[in-house]
Amino acid sequence: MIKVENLHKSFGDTDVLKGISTVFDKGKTNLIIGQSGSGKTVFLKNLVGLFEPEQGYIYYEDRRYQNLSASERRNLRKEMGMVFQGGALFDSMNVEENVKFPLRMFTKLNNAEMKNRVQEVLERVNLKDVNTRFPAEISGGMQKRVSIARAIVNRPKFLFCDEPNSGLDPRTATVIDNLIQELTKEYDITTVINTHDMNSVFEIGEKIVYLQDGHLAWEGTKEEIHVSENKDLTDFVYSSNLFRKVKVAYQKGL
Ligand SMILES: Nc1ncnc2c1ncn2[C@@H]1O[C@H](COP(=O)(O)OP(=O)(O)OP(=O)(O)O)[C@@H](O)[C@H]1O
Repeated sequence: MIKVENLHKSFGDTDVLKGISTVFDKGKTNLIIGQSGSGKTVFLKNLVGLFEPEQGYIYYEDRRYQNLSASERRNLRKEMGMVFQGGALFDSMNVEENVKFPLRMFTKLNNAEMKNRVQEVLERVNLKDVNTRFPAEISGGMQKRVSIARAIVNRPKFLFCDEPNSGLDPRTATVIDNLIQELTKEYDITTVINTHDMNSVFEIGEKIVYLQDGHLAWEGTKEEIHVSENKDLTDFVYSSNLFRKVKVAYQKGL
């Protein structure tokens, strides 16, 4: 569980996050949505500890980040996995080396143990026989799977994904969404995903946080969006014809 209390973040005179409070539950896929510039990336960067807020608190289970010492923050960092936009794999390392990287950084496992762990997660994300291939030699969807394998190899308690679907065709995007949701349940992870993809919202949005100009303007489940009367949210979510039809179908009980 991650609890956020009255989070403020500014850059110079510009207030970007203006007092966000919410809770992201364990074992759930929590999505952050909102227009470009609403503060999603800045919010996610606060959650992973890349930015320090001016005001407010973030709790990871019972630990208040702002109270932690440098070594406690390092330990917390070991409990986090990240899937970056575009995958962010190391081009000069093959698939196995990419996935092994966090184990080398954060654990004292021996080589055989690391190899076993890497094999286990590669199989879990359905990647077979690609261990010695380099990122440039595999498809975008496979790169995303490698990135997910790397994010979970350390058995994280918290998983953060920045636009995990960007650049993927709709079918592959759905497979990746479902994979992230399955892993979230299987390992009981608190997962927070930053997304522009309305398919993801209706596919895996167990909790959706809608940001508007640095405020949390709405939160709820994918089902609750269909009956929400928040006009900004519904204008945003139903900006495409397809999703307007989805809403009508939902309201008719189809
Ligand atoms: N390091 C920074 N220094 C100054 N301003 C920043 C910095 N990072 C973000 N901002 C500003 O914060 C605001 C919110 O940016 P953010 O990247 O969080 O938006 P976003 O909702 O993720 O947008 P997008 O959907 O386009 O990625 C923007 O006005 C941006 O210019």
